[in-house]
Amino acid sequence: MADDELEIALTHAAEALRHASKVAVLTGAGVSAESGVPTFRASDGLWEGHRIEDVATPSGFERDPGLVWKFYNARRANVKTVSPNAGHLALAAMERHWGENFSIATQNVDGLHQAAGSQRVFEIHGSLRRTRCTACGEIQDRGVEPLADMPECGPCGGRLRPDIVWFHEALPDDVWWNAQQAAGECDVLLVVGTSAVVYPAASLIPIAKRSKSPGATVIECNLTRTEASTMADIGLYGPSGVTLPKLCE
Ligand SMILES: CC(C)NC(=O)[C@H](Cc1c[nH]c2ccccc12)NC(=O)[C@H](CCCC/N=C(/NCCC(=O)O)S[C@H]1O[C@H](COP(=O)(O)OP(=O)(O)OC[C@H]2O[C@@H](n3cnc4c(N)ncnc43)[C@H](O)[C@@H]2O)[C@@H](O)[C@H]1O)NC(=O)OCc1ccccc1
Ligand SMILES: [Zn+2]
Repeated sequence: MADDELEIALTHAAEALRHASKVAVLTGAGVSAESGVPTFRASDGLWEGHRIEDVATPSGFERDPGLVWKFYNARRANVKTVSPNAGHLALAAMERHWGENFSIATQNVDGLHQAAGSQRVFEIHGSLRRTRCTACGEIQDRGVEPLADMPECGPCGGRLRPDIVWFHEALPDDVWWNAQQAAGECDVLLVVGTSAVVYPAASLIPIAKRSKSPGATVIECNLTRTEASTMADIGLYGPSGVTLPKLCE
């Protein structure tokens, strides 16, 4: 996006935010790209030659739990080496400004929003940091310390899985309910670093547009146009680590 175009779009975005009493955010892998976390698109949907669908589905885990744990242990090892970027920090600063009336629904499982200081974060696809026992259901926060190839549950010895929402699995009810509520009540929805192709996460955008009248102002922050662009009122096209801090100036 040409600089002058971006300046004009930033002015409109700042104006919309100045009049907003409630702000909601939807983030995807792109907000963590500048921290060194690979996006799904960049990997062409592949991980070490495996279709993401194969290593991020219940059937994939049934078929080959070792492979799935190799996939998630590799991502845990990556997240151990990264830190929040200026985009995460800008969103945390915005939360300090709007307080309770600001929240982030993230599709990311890297925990970088919380590491940047954001409090109201709805992890709608779970977290790399937690495990869940397939037998007793025990959920534990394990940080990003390396785990065994096939970790087992301490209390019951059952097989552990990442506490992550895989394809064909429902999102956690309470977290998803909060995310929909925030999108339905916001005056501005920031859509940051997502290709907006995965559902029901992407449905937060039409929810924000249609829940109130007038609907929320949707601001898309991305390197490129996406499936969400037709619903966006303002497009800030550039790295979110550059555009988001400009919204805080
Ligand atoms: C692929 C898609 C078509 N399929 C789905 O959506 C499916 C099926 C489906 C359901 N409803 C539908 C409706 C229509 C079509 C399909 C469906 N959805 C499901 O299966 C969902 C579950 C979906 C969740 C799956 N889990 C993930 N993640 C956790 C795992 C893990 O992470 O390992 S999804 C995963 O992929 C998605 C990747 O998208 P993005 O994050 O946007 O990343 P991507 O790489 O694609 O794009 C990055 C963007 O950033 C931009 N960018 C890059 N760098 C920067 C930069 N520097 N700055 C700014 N932007 C940047 C790029 O330009 C790009 O636009 C994220 O959601 C991510 O979480 N579950 C379910 O429907 O269950 C049913 C059900 C219901 C009730 C009861 C029982 C069952
Ligand atoms: Zn257990």
